[in-house]
Amino acid sequence: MALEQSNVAVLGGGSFGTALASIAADNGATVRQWMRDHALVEQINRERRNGRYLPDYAINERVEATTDIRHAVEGAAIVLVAIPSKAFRQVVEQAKPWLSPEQILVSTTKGIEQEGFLLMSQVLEEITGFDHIGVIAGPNLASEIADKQLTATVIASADPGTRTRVQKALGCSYFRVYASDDRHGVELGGALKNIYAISAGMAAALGMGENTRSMLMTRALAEMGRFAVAQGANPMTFLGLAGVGDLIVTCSSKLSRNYRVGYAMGEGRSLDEAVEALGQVAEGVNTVRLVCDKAREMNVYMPLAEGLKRVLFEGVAAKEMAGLLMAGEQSSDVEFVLPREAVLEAHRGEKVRHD
Ligand SMILES: NC(=O)c1ccc[n+]([C@@H]2O[C@H](COP(=O)([O-])OP(=O)(O)OC[C@H]3O[C@@H](n4cnc5c(N)ncnc54)[C@H](O)[C@@H]3O)[C@@H](O)[C@H]2O)c1
Ligand SMILES: O=P(O)(O)OC[C@H](O)CO
Repeated sequence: MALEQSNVAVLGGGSFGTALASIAADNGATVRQWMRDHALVEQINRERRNGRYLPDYAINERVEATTDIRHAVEGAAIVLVAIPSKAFRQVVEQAKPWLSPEQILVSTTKGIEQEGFLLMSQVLEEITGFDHIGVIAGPNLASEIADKQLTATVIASADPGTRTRVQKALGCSYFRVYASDDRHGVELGGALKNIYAISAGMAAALGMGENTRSMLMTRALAEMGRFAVAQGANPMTFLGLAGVGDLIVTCSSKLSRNYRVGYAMGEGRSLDEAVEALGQVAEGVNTVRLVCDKAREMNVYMPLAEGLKRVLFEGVAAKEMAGLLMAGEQSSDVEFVLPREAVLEAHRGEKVRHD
């Protein structure tokens, strides 16, 4: 089937899928948004409102909600996938019979698949084998986008055509779209920052100050860069919107679900209680486990992620963990300026001289 260049498909009826559908429609596209919930489809088409995920925002008339995945994706020039990582593969498999290699497939999901430690664009690639694959990530809280608050994102793809077409389809007066060819780095930025947003929420609930939050974010950036290098990504990507930009917003805003999970735990709730109260996806809870395992396997030092994992899953109190982290190794500020190993080596030399 020939592609209709002004058609965009969105897979996912959650808050981000809904926000993206409205951006594309505001930009002139005809948008079909697929979701599995019949009642929600009816509500969106009748009331122009997603009462479950974004109740306070009007949805553009050019968005048609549907439970028919074929109707949604067939012939669309761009397919945006906004499904939590745990169900991402299953939904893309479901859509696959009606996808075609000329289409642009874009992951908007900031998570990691356990099996094989795959990022979502890698899942898209693995399932379809197509060439026009990209990912978007940046400081993109769905409700602020739906409110048309000004922000920006990054479209990352090795394919220049994918980058420019997505810039055109989504870039508008309230949403800027910058380009990158470091798909892995951009996608890792989006996934990793969720870990530190949980920690930042916890720190805030425990009454820790702004210096603490700044230290946490900056050291988080150091860890993210270290991990990215070990994974073959470009650490410079973390200076951009998908790195520092997204880290700042998720570590600062109660609109972030990851931050809210951390905040609830800092107030004394258990992880299960915090996740249940949220009622939406907080990808960082799963990501921290996967990243810690991978970091250990690759011998990458990630004390903040490891500390959070112990708080979430091993019953260590957040305050106690903060104390342990403050007593940990003091090495290099920016490892691309002074390598961490050089600082540790100097400390070892000092110790030998004193012994
Ligand atoms: N919400 C944001 O502010 C935001 C911003 C940027 C990126 N993201 C990313 O977008 C992804 C999607 O998040 P969201 O915010 O829209 O989530 P959400 O929790 O608001 O909604 C998730 C949607 O996926 C659907 N879903 C879940 N399992 C499904 C399955 N098996 N089959 C079909 N549909 C299924 C749910 O029904 C719901 O419509 C997340 O991974 C997140 O990292 C979210
Ligand atoms: O609500 P969160 O924590 O999933 O964060 C949403 C976006 O990733 C912010 O850019």
